[in-house]
Amino acid sequence: MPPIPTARAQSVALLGQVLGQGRLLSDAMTGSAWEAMPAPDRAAAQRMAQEVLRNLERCDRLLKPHLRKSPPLFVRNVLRLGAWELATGGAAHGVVNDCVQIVAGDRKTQSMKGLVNAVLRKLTEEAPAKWSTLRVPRLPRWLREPLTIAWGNKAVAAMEAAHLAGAPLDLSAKADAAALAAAVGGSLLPTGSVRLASAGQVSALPGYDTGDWWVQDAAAALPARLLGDVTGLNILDMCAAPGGKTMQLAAAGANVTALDLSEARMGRVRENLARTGLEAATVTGDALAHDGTYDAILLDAPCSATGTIRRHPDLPQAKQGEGISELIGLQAAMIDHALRLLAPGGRLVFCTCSLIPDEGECQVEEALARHPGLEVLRPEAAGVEEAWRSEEGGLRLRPDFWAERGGMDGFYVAILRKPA
Ligand SMILES: C[S@@+](CC[C@H](N)C(=O)[O-])C[C@H]1O[C@@H](n2cnc3c(N)ncnc32)[C@H](O)[C@@H]1O
Repeated sequence: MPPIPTARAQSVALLGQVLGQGRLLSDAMTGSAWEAMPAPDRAAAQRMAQEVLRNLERCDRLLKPHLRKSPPLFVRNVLRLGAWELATGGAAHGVVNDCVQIVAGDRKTQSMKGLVNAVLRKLTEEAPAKWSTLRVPRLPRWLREPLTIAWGNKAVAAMEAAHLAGAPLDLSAKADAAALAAAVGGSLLPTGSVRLASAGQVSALPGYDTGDWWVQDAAAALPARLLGDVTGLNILDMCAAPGGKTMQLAAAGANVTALDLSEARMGRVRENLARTGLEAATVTGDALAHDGTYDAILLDAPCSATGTIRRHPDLPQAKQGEGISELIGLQAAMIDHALRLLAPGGRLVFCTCSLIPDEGECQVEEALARHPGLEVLRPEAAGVEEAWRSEEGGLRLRPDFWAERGGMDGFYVAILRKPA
């Protein structure tokens, strides 16, 4: 039997971990078997798994008429991969053969290779035309319901369209964003980030080796910008890894302390600082146990990350919302501790890459109720649109905003001032 095609087989293994074990792709793409694969195969396996997950509902709709009963998850995932590839221009012969081989390569599923062959051959004919008629995939119920309550049906449908469209590549410049846009052939966004429609290999872009920029979604770049001129200020980046906001603040002239609980992730902050030639003190530890006094604190708190589904279509499929109430409690405790560490009159920028108001708007409302004298400052920065302002004084950013430009990650951000 010819060897199993590595990238396709690996993408099926990744799908199994996400859909069977509830693991995120970032956790599944680890270990010796994964590391041993050639880099192009890893990239192909990741891309295939991501696109199947992004289009899971559409793959299942293509397959449904051809399956009398649901096969085991492994076989279903092979079929989903085949369906996606056939629908989006994959070479039929290669796709069908490889999928059949993957199923034949496992003793438990060998007997189903005929089924896989027959179903995928039927899809070869019909999948490309049918694909474009299928509706935009919906978010799973655990997330769709709370988002519909918060933002309404129309907004959720627009977010789902943004999730399906995926995300462009955004860069933050260390110095001159207009010059960076010209150098990489990107466009300069109104908020100062540089956007590339198609990325290719990120490390091959001009200015990577010289550390002229780092990858950071345009929405994720806004919180640090809201602090305005930070020259000479002592700023704590309270949940810093992998360091996007630390680098922004350091590049803008602040004395930054970058704090994170994870030593492994703190290693990424150090690598990023070394590549960009920027400086910050790095501390590994629990934000809730950290001591000191700061002029300003940026708290990019751990959250459900539901604002990043364009880039991480595995998230709503792997998770069922477990752990979010603990995160909400942690966010509130972090806000309270950050306020203790601020000098009188100091500013706290609180943000989360979440679409859930409990991790954004509600946190600010509750912090105001807990801390008499605490004020919300009006967020001002280039490119901020009036439509983004939320009732309690923060900014609500959503993946369906800037649709004509390619969208943005979902984020919430607010600036709080401690009484003087
Ligand atoms: C949203 S990420 C931060 C992203 C980062 N600010 C950036 O822009 O690159 C949240 C971070 O919080 C860290 N974290 C979680 N619990 C923490 C704690 N108790 N103390 C400090 N950091 C924590 C995680 O390790 C993770 O790196």
